[in-house]
Amino acid sequence: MIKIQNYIAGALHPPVSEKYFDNINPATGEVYAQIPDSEAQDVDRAVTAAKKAFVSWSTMPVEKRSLILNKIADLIDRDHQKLALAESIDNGKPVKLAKVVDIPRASANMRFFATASIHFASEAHITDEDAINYTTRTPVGVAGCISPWNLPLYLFTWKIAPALASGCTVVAKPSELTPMTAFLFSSLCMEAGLPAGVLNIIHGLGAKAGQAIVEHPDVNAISFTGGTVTGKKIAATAAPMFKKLSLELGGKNPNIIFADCDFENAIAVSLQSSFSNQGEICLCGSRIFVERPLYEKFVDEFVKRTKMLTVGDPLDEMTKLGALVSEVHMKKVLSYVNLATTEGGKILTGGNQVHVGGRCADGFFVEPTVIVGLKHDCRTNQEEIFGPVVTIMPFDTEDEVLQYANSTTYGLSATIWTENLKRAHRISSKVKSGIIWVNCWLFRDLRTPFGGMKQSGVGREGGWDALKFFTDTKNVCIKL
Ligand SMILES: NC(=O)c1ccc[n+]([C@@H]2O[C@H](COP(=O)([O-])OP(=O)(O)OC[C@H]3O[C@@H](n4cnc5c(N)ncnc54)[C@H](O)[C@@H]3O)[C@@H](O)[C@H]2O)c1
Ligand SMILES: O=C/C=C/C=C(\O)C(=O)O
Repeated sequence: MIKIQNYIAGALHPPVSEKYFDNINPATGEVYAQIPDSEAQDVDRAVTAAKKAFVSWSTMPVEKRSLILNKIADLIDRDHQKLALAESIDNGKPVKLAKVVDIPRASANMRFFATASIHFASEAHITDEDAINYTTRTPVGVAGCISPWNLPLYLFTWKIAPALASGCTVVAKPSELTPMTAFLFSSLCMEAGLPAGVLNIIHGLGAKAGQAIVEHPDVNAISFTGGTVTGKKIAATAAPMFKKLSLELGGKNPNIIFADCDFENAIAVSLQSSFSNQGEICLCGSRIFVERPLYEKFVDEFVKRTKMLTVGDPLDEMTKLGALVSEVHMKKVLSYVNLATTEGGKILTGGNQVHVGGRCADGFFVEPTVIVGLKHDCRTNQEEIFGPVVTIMPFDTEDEVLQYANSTTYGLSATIWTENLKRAHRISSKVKSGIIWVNCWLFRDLRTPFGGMKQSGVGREGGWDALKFFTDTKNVCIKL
């Protein structure tokens, strides 16, 4: 059985405690790997290595750093099939999705920031004839990067790429539910010639290994993606230590459909934004609001097409929805379906565990589920479910749907479907979300600021925002 190892100071190491815990394949329920149960001592070793490596990495010419990061991207591309398979087995997602989305995006992240850092320039401000101000940005030092299980290598690289490109050294922790591709990634870093200690990967539990990264006094910035409850805990630890903090948290995103939309496009993409990756994407549009004249037609067609989605073995290329990430998560999702019925919801399709059979007989599969008849303010419509469950509600006016859309504590993303450009602009300006998609969903340009308002997070990732986060700003004013 594979024993995952920590990557510290350029080499693979067992955890100090020599203790491991099980890694389960969610499609089969079988234990298939062992994960280091790392603790503060492992983290301390990683931070020591990162501190030591910082001097030479941060002063290495940016072009040279860029070459190494591009080399890592090349190696991800070379191992594309192997990484996609590993991601699918670890997470339960369809291997096809991992091939088309997760792994290509991981190499794109490395390449994007390898290139962006070359163009990341200082600003200068000429104050009439009296002074010149120039602003420098230097790497913050050791950065802690903590990522979740839903898009494992995609979100892991989305953090470490800008950190490394900025000249920081890194101690990173992938989710303990999906550590495999980060483990494989450590070997690619060694092969690419990433100097020892520049990136260190610690595996283990969030409350132990993750918490130790956040608490370590020599980790100067924390970039975290995960749940809002965990984000609060991390902020409570890091804020009094005055660490830089970037928090990408949960969402309960509205998908607003006006009667004048391009119906075919709205239906097809809404199906994706509801059920891609089993609904386990923070940007999924889990609350669908449809303007009354279109409501019945939309619901009928949406349910018809939902019923056609195949839930099955993630390794089968025809599968549209694979397994949920764990048994605990599957039970949480099903408990929300139960809650929805007690809140007066009517399940139009789905609502149950799927027994796939064969090698997946003990896997954690859930039917794509569509619920109607709920009020916008019930718990089902306020709390993040993070699974293949959507609700559909009618609305009559713009003001009404804005009130519904903005009624949750979250503010990550929103989708708006209309052919009326003025309305798209008007609604976009009033929805309290950090990311708005008009007539599309998850259409990404890596230069754009990415992140949430309200309890969906603090700070923005992507483009210059990420490079600014991992650097300290200094202004120099020269009086002429
Ligand atoms: N906004 C975004 O970009 C975004 C992207 C993906 C996922 N998410 C959110 O992530 C959640 C699902 O992911 P999850 O269940 O892995 O989240 P989680 O908060 O349970 O875990 C995320 C990571 O934090 C670690 N962790 C847990 N407790 C910790 C602690 N006390 N200190 C330090 N690290 C700790 C975990 O080990 C894991 O690596 C959902 O709420 C989803 O919306 C948000
Ligand atoms: O589940 C959350 C998805 C996050 C996606 C991104 O961070 C991105 O596309 O850059």
